[in-house]
Amino acid sequence: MTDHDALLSIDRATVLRENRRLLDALSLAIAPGQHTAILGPNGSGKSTLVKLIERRIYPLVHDDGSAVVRIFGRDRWNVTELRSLLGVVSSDLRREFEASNEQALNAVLSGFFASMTLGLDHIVDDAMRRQAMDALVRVGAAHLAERDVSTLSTGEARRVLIARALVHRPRALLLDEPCAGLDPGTRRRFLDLLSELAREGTTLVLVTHHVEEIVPEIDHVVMLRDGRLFDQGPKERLLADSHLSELFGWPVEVERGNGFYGARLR
Ligand SMILES: Nc1ncnc2c1ncn2[C@@H]1O[C@H](COP(=O)(O)OP(=O)(O)OP(=O)(O)O)[C@@H](O)[C@H]1O
Repeated sequence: MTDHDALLSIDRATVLRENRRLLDALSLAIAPGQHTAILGPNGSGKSTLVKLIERRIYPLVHDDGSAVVRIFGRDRWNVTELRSLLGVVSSDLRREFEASNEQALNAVLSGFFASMTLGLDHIVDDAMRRQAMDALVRVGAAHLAERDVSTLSTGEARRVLIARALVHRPRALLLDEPCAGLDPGTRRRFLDLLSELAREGTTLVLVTHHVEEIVPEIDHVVMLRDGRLFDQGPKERLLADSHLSELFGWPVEVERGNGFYGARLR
């Protein structure tokens, strides 16, 4: 795979804040269709990586002017076009969304305009409305269309937020800790939804610190620690006791069952 074929390729990304390296020469590549989990302990740089991809923050430039972040082979994008290829649900977005007073259907429609609410200058046509309803149906949230987002439970709001990311029918989804705040049953239903999306052809890139959230369809794991690439490869090799213990700095025992993994502290 070359940088030009990759869904996402990052070449030696360094992000500095207050003289600290939040990301330190981080390189990684994910192929289209390669469902991937990005795993790392608290503070390892996962959200920084998502912000870098979303262009909320910028890396140091390379002396030779070469691109640091490429998405589907390109480093320059118009935002609408990019969102039709890569739907992003970041932690910043999750927080903004859960505080919004917008009606759920409008919140999904706002995804067309990269805003959180529908404004007077946002022209919505019938095709967009159909796509937004389709996205709500897709995540099992059609019955919530008329509700205010602020009145939804965390699990319901999370489904509507995924519908918002899906409204452009993206080829890939980048999800940063999508299960945060969900109870075990809601989390499992949500993970089943991610599995279905993966099987239907949406490439999943799931950022998490919980191995329990790595759905069976995800085979590839990227491990981050201290803003650097710790390792990457097939999950059978990476999700092993010694490897995970070293990554998290604590002895853990890995369990497997029904295609899922679990990590128990020793
Ligand atoms: N604006 C900033 N200024 C200084 N340090 C920052 C800034 N943003 C993040 N950091 C630091 O960068 C490191 C990586 O943060 P990041 O949020 O990317 O980690 P994470 O892997 O997503 O962690 P978590 O799992 O806890 O969400 C942390 O030590 C954090 O304190």
